[in-house]
Order: sequence, then structure tokens, then C-alpha cells
Amino acid sequence: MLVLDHENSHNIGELKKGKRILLVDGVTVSFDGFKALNNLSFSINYGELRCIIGANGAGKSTMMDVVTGKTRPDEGTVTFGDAVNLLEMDEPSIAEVGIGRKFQKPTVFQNNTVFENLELAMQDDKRFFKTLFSKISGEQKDKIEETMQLIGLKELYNQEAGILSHGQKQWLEIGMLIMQNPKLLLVDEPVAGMTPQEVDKTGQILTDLAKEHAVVVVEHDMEFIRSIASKVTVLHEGSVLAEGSMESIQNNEKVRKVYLGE
Ligand SMILES: Nc1ncnc2c1ncn2[C@@H]1O[C@H](COP(=O)(O)OP(=O)(O)OP(=O)(O)O)[C@@H](O)[C@H]1O
Repeated sequence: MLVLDHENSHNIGELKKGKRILLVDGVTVSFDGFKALNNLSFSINYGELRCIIGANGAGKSTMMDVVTGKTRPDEGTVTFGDAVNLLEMDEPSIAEVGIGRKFQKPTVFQNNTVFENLELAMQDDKRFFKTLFSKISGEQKDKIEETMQLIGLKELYNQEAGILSHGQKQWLEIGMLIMQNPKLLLVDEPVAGMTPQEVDKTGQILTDLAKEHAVVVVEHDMEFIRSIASKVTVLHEGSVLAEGSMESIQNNEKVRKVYLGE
């Protein structure tokens, strides 16, 4: 029998809207003496869609690398849920405890259909034949249907992923991430290269997703961030420069000084 959920020994506690799910506290990462993250502290709540912005080199990717276990900080703590210390865990364990990351470039299985891609993403082990010829349960099928609905690809369930548009491939990859039951999703520049219609739809998908997850989006597209109207965290030289609504960020003196030289 196939196992849907990754049960593990890490207890992240109760998931409730508005309750903190991630705490990054005093994190510093140095590369040859240069501090890519410098005493970085912020937190994310369950049910929240947060945008992280900042100029090139501000530390956005390094921050995601720390949360996902790819980079170890020199100082600070990173806590998931009530008390899971992510700094003690390796990358696969962090993924298993419920943190999913989507990189910019989609990596869908080109020769498989939308449905099959989601089915494959659900498995621990991506051996095609084993997966495609084994029967999935009704519950698993429901989860795939629900995910296709959320990412707007229900009508294209039988379409090969290779012929989907760029935007549709990105949504499929978000769907593949959802199939692994993450609680927190880190999404890197989701609207890069998309048409205006695709950008709108991506905003809708991420907003819907944030209702029952926590979603952190790293993005450069200010129009997009404004359109999804979420809370924004501005990084600068590895620390939080400002945090709040897009409007408050635009009127923030420190932000204006750094970005507009005022
Ligand atoms: N492995 C590394 N070795 C040395 N320096 C690094 C390494 N990784 C990142 N840096 C440096 O740390 C700083 C922060 O980089 P990071 O990639 O986190 O920024 P970013 O905000 O994601 O930028 P971008 O918007 O360009 O992706 C940069 O100055 C970068 O050159």
C-alpha cells in the first residue's frame, strides 16, 4: 500500500491561522568574512502570504537556503512550528517535516500528463513503472483532483506537461509541491517570464494556497506584490530593513533612502 503522509517524529504543534509557524532569530551567515545574512530575524504565521523583497545580494536566496537546510548559519536559531529546531536537521528531514521549496525553473516530467506528474510527486520514490502501474487510493485521487482545481489545470489533466505554457508548468510545479503536503512553501520568483494573465492567475493560486498553508514568496515584481496585497518584508544587507503593507513600505524613510537615495 502506498503511504500518503510523511509521518515523522517531529511535532510542529497545532496549525492555526495567525499562529507562528516559522521563526528566524538572529541568523548570521558569513562567506569568507562577508555577512550574507546579518542578525536576520523575522517570523511567518500559518495562513499568511508573505513577500520578501530586496535588491540583488540582499540575502533572499541565502535566507531560503538556511530555512531549507542547504546552508548552516554561524549564529542564530530557526524554529518551525512550536519547537522544531531546523538547524539540527538535514535537507530531506526538513522537507519531510513540512517545508517545500519551489525554484524558479520548473522541473516537471515533460512526457507525463498533468495528472501523472501530480501522482508522481506524491510518492517518495519516483520510479515510474512502480508508480504508474500501481493503483492509487480514492483519497489520493481526491487529493490530485483538489490540487488540479487549485492550480487551474483540471481540464488539462490528460495533457502532456511538455506542451503546457510556461505559466501552466509553473502552476503544475506548485501543484507537485502541494502533493507532498507541506505546511510552509517557499516560492522563488513565481511570475518571472509570465504573461499579465498568467501573473493574475498566479496571484490567485498563491492567495488560495495561503489560506491553508504559509507561503513565502521572493519576488522582484512590485506590481505583482501590490496586486496580492500581502505583508512585505524588505531585506537589505542581510537584515530586515522594513516590514508592513506595500503602502507603508513605499512611504518608509529607510527604504526610500536605500532604494531611491533620498
Ligand atoms: N556560496 C557563497 N559564497 C560566497 N558568497 C556568497 C555565496 N552565496 C551568496 N553569497 C553572497 O551573499 C550575498 C547575498 O546573496 P543572496 O544570493 O542571498 O542574495 P539575493 O538577495 O538572493 O540576491 P538575488 O536577488 O540576486 O538573487 C551576495 O553578496 C552573494 O554574492
